[in-house]
Amino acid sequence: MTAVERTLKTRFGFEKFRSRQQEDVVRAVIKGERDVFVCMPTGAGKSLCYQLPAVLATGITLVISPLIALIQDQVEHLKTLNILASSINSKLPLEERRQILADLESESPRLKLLYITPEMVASPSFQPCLNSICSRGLLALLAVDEAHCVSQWGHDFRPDYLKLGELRSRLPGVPCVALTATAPKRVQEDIAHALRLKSPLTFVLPVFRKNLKYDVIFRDLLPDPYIHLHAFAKEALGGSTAEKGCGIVYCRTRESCEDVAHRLTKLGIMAKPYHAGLKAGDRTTSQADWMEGRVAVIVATISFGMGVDKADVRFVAHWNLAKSLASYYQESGRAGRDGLPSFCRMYYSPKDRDQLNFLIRKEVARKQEKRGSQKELDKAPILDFEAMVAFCEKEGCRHATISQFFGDQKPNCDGACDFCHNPKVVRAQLERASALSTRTEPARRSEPRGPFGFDPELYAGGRKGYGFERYDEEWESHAEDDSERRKKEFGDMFRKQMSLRKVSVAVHNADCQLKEACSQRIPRLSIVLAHLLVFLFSTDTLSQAVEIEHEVFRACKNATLYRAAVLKKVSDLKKGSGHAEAPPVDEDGNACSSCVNGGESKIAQEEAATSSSSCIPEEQQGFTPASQVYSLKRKRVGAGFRGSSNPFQTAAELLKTSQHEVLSAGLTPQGPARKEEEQEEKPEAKRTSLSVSSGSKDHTSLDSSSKSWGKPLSKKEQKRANAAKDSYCISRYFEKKKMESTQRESNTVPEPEEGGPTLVTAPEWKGSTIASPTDMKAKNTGCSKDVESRSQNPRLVVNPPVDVTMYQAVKETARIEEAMRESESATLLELQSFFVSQPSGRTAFPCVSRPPSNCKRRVTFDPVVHESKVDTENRYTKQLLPEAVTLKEAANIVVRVLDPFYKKGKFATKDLFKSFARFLSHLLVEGKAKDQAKVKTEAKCLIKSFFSSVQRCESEADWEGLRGRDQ
Ligand SMILES: Nc1ncnc2c1ncn2[C@@H]1O[C@H](COP(=O)(O)OP(=O)(O)OP(=O)(O)O)[C@@H](O)[C@H]1O
Ligand SMILES: [Zn+2]
Repeated sequence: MTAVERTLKTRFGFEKFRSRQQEDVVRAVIKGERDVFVCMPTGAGKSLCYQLPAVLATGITLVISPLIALIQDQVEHLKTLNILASSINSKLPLEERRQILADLESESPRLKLLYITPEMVASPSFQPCLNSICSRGLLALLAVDEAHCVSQWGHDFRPDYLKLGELRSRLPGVPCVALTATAPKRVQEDIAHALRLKSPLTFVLPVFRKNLKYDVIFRDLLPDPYIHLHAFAKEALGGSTAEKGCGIVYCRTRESCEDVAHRLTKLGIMAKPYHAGLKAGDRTTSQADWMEGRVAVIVATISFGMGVDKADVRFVAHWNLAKSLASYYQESGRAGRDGLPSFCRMYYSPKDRDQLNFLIRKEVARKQEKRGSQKELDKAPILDFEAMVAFCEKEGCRHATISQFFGDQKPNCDGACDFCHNPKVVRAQLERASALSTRTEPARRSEPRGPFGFDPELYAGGRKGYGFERYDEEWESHAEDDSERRKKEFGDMFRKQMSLRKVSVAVHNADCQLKEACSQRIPRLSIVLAHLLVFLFSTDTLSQAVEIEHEVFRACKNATLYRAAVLKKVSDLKKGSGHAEAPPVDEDGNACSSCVNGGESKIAQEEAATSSSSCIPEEQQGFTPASQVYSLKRKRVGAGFRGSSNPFQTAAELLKTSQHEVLSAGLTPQGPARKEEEQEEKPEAKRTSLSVSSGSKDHTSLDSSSKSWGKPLSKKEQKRANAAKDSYCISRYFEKKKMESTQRESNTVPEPEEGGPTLVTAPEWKGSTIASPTDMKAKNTGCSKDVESRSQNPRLVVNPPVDVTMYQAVKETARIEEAMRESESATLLELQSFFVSQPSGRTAFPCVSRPPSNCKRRVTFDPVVHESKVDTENRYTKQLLPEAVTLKEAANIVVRVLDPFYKKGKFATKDLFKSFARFLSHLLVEGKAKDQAKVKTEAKCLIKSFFSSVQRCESEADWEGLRGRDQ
């Protein structure tokens, strides 16, 4: 018995080599005369090809592997075999790291295999260790696992793999073995080139695995897909009587993992979910239960399976489409590693296809943007995905499709796929699916050839490309945590935009009559309400109005309270007097500048944000108006974008939608002409309009009109409509007050004719709501005179009666404030778009409506309002007072925010993580009382800034710098 055979048996426990090729590779590597390239199918036993030589070699074998999870599994496995293997990675506890480095520094290290990621190889911290090993001639072999990651044509391209070329040039005498399961010619060439393999010995085995039975089921054709899956799993596992082996179901999202696992269990097959959203403990339990046979089926995202080496996986079902054929080959290849018959099923749905198609193209575009537009577009992921689609939608042998994709000869399937088993069944299914897609997607019919839009021409070049990262945790995070990234992007962008809009003293207009107009204590947006308040008073009482406003301003600590108090103030005025006053308007119906002027400086800040007002300091120009800011809220792919490739909606577009909804209710922004048009076009709209003018409630009319357009609104649309409606209602509340006052004061006001044509004032959505500072100034003089003259000539503008209570208005304010606190929520932008900007990008607050230019009003002042006191203790503000967080609550928040960092290995030990969390919690509750939202924001901010300077937290000293920080 040779040393190789002995080692195979005694150290690895195998009686013989799995195949002739495996033995050949092992011997070639041991010889070490030439570099070796290995391309063998999944489960062929590639690991042994470098592990066995490593055990026999004098010195250390450095193994490059793409993922820490994969490395950990390998190291664990080798440890159980009593083979000294370790890894240096960011997740390694500090003590263990020290021990490994000490061993490597010793004269004759005991370590046989050292696993590292390509990133670690290139990291400066690893260089001294690497240099030390190399200079002492201790490096026996370099093994590059998953070598296709080096190729841009590989489906798992990892740029850091390219750094291995440089590593190789530093190791001239050290042989290299590169291994992969998926490398057609082009990828093979890339590997040889990038890893500087010198005339390597090449071992390439066909990808065909005859024990795997492939089939594709169109999910949408099934009456109950879960029952179908259950029946499949049951059969694959050997039926109810003799259950054997286990299975994997791959899903694309965490939710579907949970859902499918639950359904299967309910139907009688124990199944557990496994995904990144589970607590580490739950995930480990799921995996252990499955590995040890306590649970038959694991329902997982693609992160599961890396390094999972279970021989008796009897089936792998894909509940959702894989992102590439190469990925699919590898994922499905986890079945039947023991060589026994096993099943690989794809539950295909064109919906999945469209979603994935969208995501992949977005990802390609993102990467392309990073790389620079001059570089050739990386089509590989798209082509690889299209190959996956072709696999599902094309008639033909599934094994042949896979083999051809990898550049192999057509294999002898011999009935190991649904098509070869019974082509008629496959054809019939395609026809039914085609008919279904024709019925449900008429818009698609014209473009695609073949069923479901599959164009066979597209896949001619499919063999070149491989798509996306298979193992990459990044992919997992793209697929599952994309929303997180988007949230972050949105948060950054939002903060940037908001800070650009912050007003410096330079913006302050000397004409502003509001006291402390430049104060930043209450965010700029709130000032709109001050404007409203002032707006309600006539010029005669401006000074009192300013006083009242200032009192409110001083009494309120934050925007929420301020808004509520202002609204309450108006409410009190209403109660006290029964009337509020309409603002004076000039000849053109513009609000009198004297009145508006009170808010001018603060309002100018609004203007600065949304118009090219001359008083905007240069450094404040160049921000994006909210109307043009893209809503980064992730849209449901394919939903609402028919015929449009742009997945984003600007706030302006968003507003347009809402506007449309308002329009659909007959509340025409453009006034009567437009309204009549609408009425002619839509009888329903006419009804609605009449009902509005005859006094029906706004809510009802809006809702009913939405429905009357035939298409029921989606939840989201409904939400937007409500937001628009609410804003609109507040506006109309004030309009109503003004009108009532006008009616009361002047008996010349005619009643609107019942059911007859009614002149309706509606918020001016597109026009300027607030005059530019220059305009205002120009109109400032002679305002009272205008008022006087207008009162002689009151041309009535009738507002439809509105039933909106102040309480609703305050509630709405609170709701908006709540949304604002959740600044990461994209909903905020939508709300923001209502409150900051209009489609035209002009300053606006939809509540502040301005009558059309042809209207004139009589303005009066009710003295009762003087007697109203500012009541900061009112019931609304009381309700809105934030409660200070307790230490325990703060700790909960901190742990939630910090946990992802811990999971990413940003703490050397769990204890460090805990004490940092403790430290932060104390820090955050110190000083003045804060509510939960504030604590969360501060926690995020602190943690972010901490990790921007600390790569990995190694000791308590790392956060010493945070101690004196002012919170
Ligand atoms: N000579 C052998 N005899 C029996 N079993 C073997 C032999 N060599 C390897 N195996 C087993 O085959 C299984 C697959 O091996 P390995 O994980 O190395 O496959 P692989 O080719 O790396 O697959 P993948 O590409 O999917 O990672 C393992 O369970 C391993 O223990
Ligand atoms: Zn076949």
